[in-house]
Amino acid sequence: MSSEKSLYERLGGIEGITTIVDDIIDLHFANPGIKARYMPLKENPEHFAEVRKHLIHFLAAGSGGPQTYEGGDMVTVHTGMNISKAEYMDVMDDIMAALDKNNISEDAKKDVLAIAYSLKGQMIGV
Ligand code: HEM
Repeated sequence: MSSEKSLYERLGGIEGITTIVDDIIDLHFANPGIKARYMPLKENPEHFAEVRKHLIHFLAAGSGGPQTYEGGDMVTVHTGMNISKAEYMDVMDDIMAALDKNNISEDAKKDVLAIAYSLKGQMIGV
């Protein structure tokens, strides 16, 4: 471990993580490489709210927070989307940009990067 604090704490707890996820979503909507994937969410506010809650809890639970993730498993959620490596990189770029925007430390950024990278095979080519 690069720090004594949990990753959840280093991301600012549930408040910090909520802001980070909202920033990631905003960046996705503005990212020409992937925005078409997310646009349908804008037409279904109830589903959007559910997905947003799932994203927040996914990052919170995955970083050591007390929340429970109630969304689908990563393979099931992304199956059939035919996600490319380029799209995966666009998502990773947005995640890193959101962490920068929120002044997240380098060690916490590396930990998030490692987790996100470990999930790669569950999104690409499923
Ligand atoms: C490390 C990378 C990624 C992580 C951790 C991740 C995680 C998630 C999570 C937790 C959800 C919510 C699942 C639910 O509500 O049950 C979700 C939904 C979604 N993901 Fe990803 N994802 C990643 C990469 C991608 C990529 C590369 C794309 C395509 C550009 C993508 C497209 C989507 C879409 C469109 C949804 C909404 C699905 C729906 O409307 O139900 N994701 N993702």
